[in-house]
Amino acid sequence: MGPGSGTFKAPNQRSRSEAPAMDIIFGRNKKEQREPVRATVTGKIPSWLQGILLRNGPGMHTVGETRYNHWFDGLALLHSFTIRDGEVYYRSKYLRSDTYNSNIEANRIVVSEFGTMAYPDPCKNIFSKAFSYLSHTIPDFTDNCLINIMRCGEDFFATTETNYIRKINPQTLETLEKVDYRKYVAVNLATSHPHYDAAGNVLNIGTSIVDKGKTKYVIFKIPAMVPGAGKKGQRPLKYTEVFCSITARSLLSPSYYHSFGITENYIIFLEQPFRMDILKMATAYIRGVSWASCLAFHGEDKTYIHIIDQRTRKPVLTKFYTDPMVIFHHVNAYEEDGCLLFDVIAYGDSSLYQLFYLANLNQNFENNSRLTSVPTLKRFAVPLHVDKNAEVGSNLIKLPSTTARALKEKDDQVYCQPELLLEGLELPRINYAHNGKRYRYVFAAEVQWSPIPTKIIKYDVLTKSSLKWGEEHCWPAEPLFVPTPGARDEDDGIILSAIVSTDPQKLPFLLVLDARTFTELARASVDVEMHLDLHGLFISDADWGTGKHPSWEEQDGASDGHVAPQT
Ligand SMILES: CC1=C(/C=C/C(C)=C/C=C/C(C)=C/C=O)C(C)(C)CCC1
Ligand SMILES: [Fe+2]
Repeated sequence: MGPGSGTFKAPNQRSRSEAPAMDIIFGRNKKEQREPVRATVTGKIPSWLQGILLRNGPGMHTVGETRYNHWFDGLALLHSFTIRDGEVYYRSKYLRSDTYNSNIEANRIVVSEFGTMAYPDPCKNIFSKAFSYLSHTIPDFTDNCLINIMRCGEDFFATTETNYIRKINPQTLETLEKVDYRKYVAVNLATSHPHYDAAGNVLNIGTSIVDKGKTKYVIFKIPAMVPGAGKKGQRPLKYTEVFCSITARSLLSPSYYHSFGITENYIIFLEQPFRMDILKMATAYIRGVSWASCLAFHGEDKTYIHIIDQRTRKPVLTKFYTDPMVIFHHVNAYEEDGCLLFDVIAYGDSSLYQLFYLANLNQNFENNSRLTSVPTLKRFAVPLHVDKNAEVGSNLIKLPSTTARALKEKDDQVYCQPELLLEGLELPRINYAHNGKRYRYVFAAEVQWSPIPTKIIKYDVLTKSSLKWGEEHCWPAEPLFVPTPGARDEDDGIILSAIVSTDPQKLPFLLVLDARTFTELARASVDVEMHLDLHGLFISDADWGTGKHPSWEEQDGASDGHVAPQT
């Protein structure tokens, strides 16, 4: 492999007790737990909580002698906690993506990821490299779907941000077919954070790069139900429709984005000055640099706020903008008295991606991982009807509930100035029944000087107060809210979070909190190597009646008596 290969030699793996905390969390390859193993439950899991918590995240960071550069490159490791009658069963399985299979077969990294450019053929000289380049000008992206899980009708998919998703069996964690979004909608990239409406229809956004001379952001809808559902080959994806598209401001440098916002009648898309350079991407392979190096934050530019009216499927004509910022996660959005309010976790630069380079996470972590801009919960307010006669410089937001402002400028432009709600939080979740509607609570991971969460937090956007859960040497994952059946209050439910421990005396566990009080109801400890995951979902048995859909045929059972009940 040439020097420009972008992969390093893997160091020898140390044992758990000797390894520094950050190496346990980030550096080490995690072992699969293919057979379901019963957890030791302390406390009491509410009897109504029955279903599968299914989550995704990077688990393998080295293959043979080669190692990935960035934590977001790691091979996808799915894990699940099956909760039945107060018991918890854990299992984990690497996603058998084409990427995983090719890497394992070659015993080295052969597929490029976000922060690592890899070469399928060991390039010996400049001629073979140039030849190899010519056949890779339009790169085929990875199907290492490590970020999230998406539900489409009765199907579940592991997702990343490329054009590929992988169908999975949510019960066995088995990897099923590879789906190329491009077969159904012209997108080269798509988010791993789709939205769902009350009927379960999926709404997502992707980028179509230089297609017929245009680069567009494409909002598309995948129906939950399709005609003749259940018949072989009748998949919802076949019925994907383009909902609306927005032409990118720049043909060759579209914005990078990780999620979007939605209200009952509108969609919010932020075209941020964190952009991908398509020409750099087209030459990345021969230059031996990663995709990540083709992304740059342009602090001198604006962030454009696009509002799409779902009824007309057209963008609102007023040009709303705000200061340059980087957003990964939208929290929620809603309409109030002719205004649209949306809450996001905002950064002042793109340093977050920089911090997740494994080299920064391994040694001298405290110094290397200081965030140069703190993730901040910000509320924006956008006026839905701009009075043409309003004075230039006047604030168009008259809501008593927020200090966010929208200042009228000349040429029909409106400058939006957010209200700062809270600093130091990431991986936000809400009670999804309140998605797009007025809401009060944000459940998130608390991050202070470093991007690695040490606590989970419940933040009340109304009273601006918070409740927290944390324990020494415990690293919580994104907190997921599950409502109590028949709940009336927004916080009537529980919080689930998978906790990784770096205390050799403490096993990793699934934490169950009362969402109202943030007190611990139960924990389910498992003697496994658990990875710090990214995102996922809870599949409640109530959604399925029996808790098992007929198409999720069991392929593997446990042999040691610790068997997850087969419903
Ligand atoms: C492979 C690949 C990509 C992957 C991006 C990833 C994997 C991003 C992960 C982001 C996360 C986890 C953010 C958390 O807040 C790009 C840049 C889209 C485009 C080029 C090919
Ligand atoms: Fe995310």
